[in-house]
Amino acid sequence: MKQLTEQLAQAIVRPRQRNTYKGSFGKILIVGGNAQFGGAAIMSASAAVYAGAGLVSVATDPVNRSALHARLPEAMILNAASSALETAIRQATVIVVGPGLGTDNAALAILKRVFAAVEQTQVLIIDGSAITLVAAHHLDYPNAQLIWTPHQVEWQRLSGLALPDQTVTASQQAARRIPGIVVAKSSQTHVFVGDDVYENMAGGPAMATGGSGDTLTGIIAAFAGQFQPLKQAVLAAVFVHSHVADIVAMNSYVALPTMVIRELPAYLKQLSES
Ligand SMILES: NC(=O)C1=CN([C@@H]2O[C@H](COP(=O)(O)OP(=O)(O)OC[C@H]3O[C@@H](n4cnc5c(N)ncnc54)[C@H](O)[C@@H]3O)[C@@H](O)[C@H]2O)[C@@H](O)CC1
Ligand SMILES: Nc1ncnc2c1ncn2[C@@H]1O[C@H](COP(=O)(O)OP(=O)(O)O)[C@@H](O)[C@H]1O
Ligand SMILES: [Mg+2]
Repeated sequence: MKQLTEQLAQAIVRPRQRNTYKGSFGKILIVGGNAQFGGAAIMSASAAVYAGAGLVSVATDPVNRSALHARLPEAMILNAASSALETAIRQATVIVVGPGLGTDNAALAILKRVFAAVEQTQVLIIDGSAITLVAAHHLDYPNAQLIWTPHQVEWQRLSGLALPDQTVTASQQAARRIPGIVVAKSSQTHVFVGDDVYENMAGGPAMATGGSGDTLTGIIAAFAGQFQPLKQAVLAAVFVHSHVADIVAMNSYVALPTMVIRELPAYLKQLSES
């Protein structure tokens, strides 16, 4: 088993080239946020913007429009239930589906449309409600560059492994049956990629607050849009998320997602120049 380290993140988070523009740093689409969980989509989108994504759009319930614009004017917005979803998917390089999506029939219909429209070359991060829906409805895995980010209960639903049985060996075997990269989140997150297992020693209980996982999806999306190869981008994102939470937790009892998000640009600047 290998460890996630700052060196690993440092190797790909480098100073930006001069002859670039917003299109150089990824076009991210976040699909999520129903009427109940709009905050999840806002945190995911905010994390993507603050982690350096070039362009971020959010396909969500229209009820979240004012809140999203007020919190994050950098993001664009569309109605996830409209045909604008397919257009936005076509234009994206990286798609996140699931944060705050919910698990009702409307959410299932949106998820199926994402799975039908996504293309093989695109990165698709499947999180939260989307994982629960895939497991509950036995959906076929889409043909794309997949990244799964289950917490332990979502991993139980997806892998069939009960929490006490989620040993590294058993989880690795289960991850092998699922295409793409699996980020199995917990107080000691493991990333399963091919034959490799990476352990994340950064982070701590200050992160045990709603929205921490939604935030991680935005950082992974931003890194996938900016840095190559994808495997390194995902590993770096997992480390940076927890490490920045550790920095916040030096002076704060809880590492609120919005605090972690705010800290990202300064940390990435420092990392890129070190
Ligand atoms: N502000 C918001 O809008 C928020 C929206 N959220 C969204 O809410 C939806 C449901 O997510 P949940 O994770 O709450 O729902 P789940 O239906 O996956 O709930 C998991 C349940 O298991 C329990 N549990 C026990 N051990 C756990 C572990 N190790 N890790 C995680 N849960 C454990 C939790 O307390 C929770 O009641 C997702 O789409 C998520 O993105 C959450 O991220 C919370 C914040
Ligand atoms: N005690 C802990 N120690 C380290 N990391 C934690 C701890 N509790 C939660 N986390 C991290 O916080 C995130 C929680 O994700 P998740 O449960 O999906 O949150 P949400 O869906 O509310 O956004 C994961 O990245 C997880 O590793
Ligand atoms: Mg979650």
